[in-house]
Amino acid sequence: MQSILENYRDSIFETFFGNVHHCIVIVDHQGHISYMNDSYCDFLGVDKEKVIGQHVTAVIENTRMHLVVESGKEEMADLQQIRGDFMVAHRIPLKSDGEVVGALGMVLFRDTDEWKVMNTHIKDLLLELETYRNQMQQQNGATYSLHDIISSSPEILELKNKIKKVAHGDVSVLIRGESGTGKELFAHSIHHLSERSTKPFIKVNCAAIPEHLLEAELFGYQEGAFTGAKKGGKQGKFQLAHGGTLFLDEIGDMPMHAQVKILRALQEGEVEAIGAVRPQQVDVRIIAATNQPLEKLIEDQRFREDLFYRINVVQVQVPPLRERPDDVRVLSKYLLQKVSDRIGKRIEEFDQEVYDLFQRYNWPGNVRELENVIESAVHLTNNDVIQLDDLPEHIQPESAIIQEQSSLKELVENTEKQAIERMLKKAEGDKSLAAKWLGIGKSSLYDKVKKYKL
Ligand SMILES: Nc1ncnc2c1ncn2[C@@H]1O[C@H](COP(=O)(O)OP(=O)(O)OP(=O)(O)O)[C@@H](O)[C@H]1O
Repeated sequence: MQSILENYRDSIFETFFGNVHHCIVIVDHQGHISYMNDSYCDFLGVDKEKVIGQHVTAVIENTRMHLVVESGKEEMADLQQIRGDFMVAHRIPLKSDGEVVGALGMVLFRDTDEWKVMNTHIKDLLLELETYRNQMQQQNGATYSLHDIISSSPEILELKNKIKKVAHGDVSVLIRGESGTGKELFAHSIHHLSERSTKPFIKVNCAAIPEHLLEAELFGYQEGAFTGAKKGGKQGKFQLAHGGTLFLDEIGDMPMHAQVKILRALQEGEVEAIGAVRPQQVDVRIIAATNQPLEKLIEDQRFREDLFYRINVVQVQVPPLRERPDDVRVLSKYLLQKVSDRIGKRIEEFDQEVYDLFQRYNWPGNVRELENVIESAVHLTNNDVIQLDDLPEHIQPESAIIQEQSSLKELVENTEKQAIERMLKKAEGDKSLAAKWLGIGKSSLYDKVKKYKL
């Protein structure tokens, strides 16, 4: 005897899905709509007959159904914005014999009036949250926390765990890694996780402050301390960071005489503003970052060994992007979303060839370069999907010199040399501009220009 399910499958299906208030959609393994119930069609104002067969992204705003089909992972109670309102969506992959064959999506709201009240409430809360976040950022200067560090590589996961362990307490942390690898994100995250998180996070870019201003910047000055001193004097970064964290970025570029003063401030816990009669007590936690080989600088007597030991209590080494291939795809997707939101242009994806190239490319400027490349492509493209042609010339495949029998080191160096050569040419010899485009520091570009005799 055949079961009722076999005989009346379609009617049961329609009774079940067709008569509920919830919006229901079913997509196939390619993200094309196979079914949409009346509630959903009414809500979107679309014709039931016409939506069947269309790609879900063409019909539903901000949908992630096609991504759920791709990942095979369910997404429950996710907030989705449709026509300016927040909805709660469930997205469930449909499997047969272990294979994902499609996905079922459900947008929940029991009745529109009830939902409207809740929706206004959510919007209100999000706005309030945003206001508090902005206030916090303005107060303490640390914008990012650990969940902003996007990664699926084991190396970064390990670093995140290390940071969770050392963030509490006041231990000094030295973050090392090439330019653009995300060192600053880690510095922010340490501050966020520490007991000092409600206190200021003050960044000093040691490479960017002219030598003769560094002392005044770091320790401040009293009114009338020198000609041109501001009325009322000025607080130094150490005083501003009191109770919080002082982030000494590019510490390898700090001049020797400033290093002596910083060391004294750290050892004695007090600083003396220029022109002050007595020193001031300061309580700061130090996080330093550099892409310079500090041990080599110590050998060349350009960095003080005692300062090195003072700042290098815990070391965090952020690997370059080319050494974490697992991150290239997730970061590309994340940055595409970030850049398209910023620019206000809706670009959904990269062509597979672009992913392949991203995977092969050397990324001398690391994540910053990846972001710059994506930003340039989003500006230039006329498609919804970024194609190879949309990418800047210096990363195009033909620019990679692939010679047989080259060692990996030679390949990497050749590619790096060629990228720098092209950028210098494009920037008409302007090294600052070329460094910016490549996403590396000026000093790093100078070192490479010297190395490759460009
Ligand atoms: N894992 C990541 N997830 C998301 N964004 C990242 C990640 N790593 C880096 N970025 C982004 O890349 C850019 C460069 O990162 P950051 O400034 O932290 O690098 P850095 O190592 O401090 O560079 P530099 O040595 O030049 O100061 C920033 O826009 C940052 O937000």
